[in-house]
Amino acid sequence: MSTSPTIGFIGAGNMATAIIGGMLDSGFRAANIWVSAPDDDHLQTMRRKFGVSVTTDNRYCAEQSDVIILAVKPQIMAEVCGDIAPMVQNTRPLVVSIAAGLTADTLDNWLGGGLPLVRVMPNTPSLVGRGAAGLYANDGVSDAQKKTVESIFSSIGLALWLEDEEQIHGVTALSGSGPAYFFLMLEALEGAASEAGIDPRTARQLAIQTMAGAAEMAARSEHDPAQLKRNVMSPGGTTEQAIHTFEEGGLRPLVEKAYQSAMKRSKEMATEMAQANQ
Ligand SMILES: NC(=O)C1=CN([C@@H]2O[C@H](COP(=O)(O)OP(=O)(O)OC[C@H]3O[C@@H](n4cnc5c(N)ncnc54)[C@H](OP(=O)(O)O)[C@@H]3O)[C@@H](O)[C@H]2O)C=CC1
Ligand SMILES: O=C(O)[C@@H]1CCC=N1
Repeated sequence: MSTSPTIGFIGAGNMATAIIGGMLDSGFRAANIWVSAPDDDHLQTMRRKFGVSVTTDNRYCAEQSDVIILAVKPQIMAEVCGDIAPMVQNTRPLVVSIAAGLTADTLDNWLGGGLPLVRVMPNTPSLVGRGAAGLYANDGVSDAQKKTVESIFSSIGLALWLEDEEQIHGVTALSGSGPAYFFLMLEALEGAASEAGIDPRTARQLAIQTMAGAAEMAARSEHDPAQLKRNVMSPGGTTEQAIHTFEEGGLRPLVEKAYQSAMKRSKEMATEMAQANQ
């Protein structure tokens, strides 16, 4: 593989856009990026926005690429892999899948077998360089290839290797789906503040800044989140009342339940996909 590998994205949706946007901001060259998807209008918008090369032909995209990033929905992955399998068996690129719930073995099988394959579970804040990704490599991936994948995903945020592929389910439920949990919290806080008479734009700005500030503080502090929380809770004050309301309302078990349900769905998807496309 050359020092600047050509990276081909198959799929041009939310996640591909987030990763490409983040990569370009961090210095990757648009000239080294190909994107394929069925809708040419959408691709042309991406070409204009990012300067990347585009095609509606997945095989052509695969043929150009040293690294192929599979960024389509899990439900159509078998069809996409079947289509590019003859090509990749010939060119033998490094394959990276960001799909939820599709094991490395299943993907490798659909691609004809014996390929170096990395599974990554990224998230949409990659778009602003603040992504969080868990990475797992199968046995066919060389150290140099691992470095290549790491360089892509660490350019758009935190990229941590996992020893065991099973852990991807837990990472999916944590950081893969996680941005949506925090967006839900933002929606709820903004709604509550607006109801109380604060201008909705002001409420949104204050809620976002508070979430970003709390996250930054937690990242920099030597204290754990429980201590940071206590530091805000003046005895007999307002925060104590709100935290008490959250605890009494069962927020912790609810978070646990939501986390478990996302993880369960990830495992179900792995089984369903493997069985449906044998
Ligand atoms: N969204 C997220 O937060 C995360 C998603 N993921 C994973 O990323 C993957 C993509 O998700 P996301 O970006 O949200 O999905 P999107 O629906 O936004 O994007 C899917 C893309 O695939 C394209 N596509 C559809 N059919 C084909 C085909 N036959 N060949 C090539 N491209 C095709 C679509 O094109 P068109 O629009 O023209 O139909 C679209 O550009 C999924 O596997 C998901 O599990 C992982 C982590 C986080
Ligand atoms: O909801 C999903 O299935 C994907 C995977 C993680 C985030 N979005």
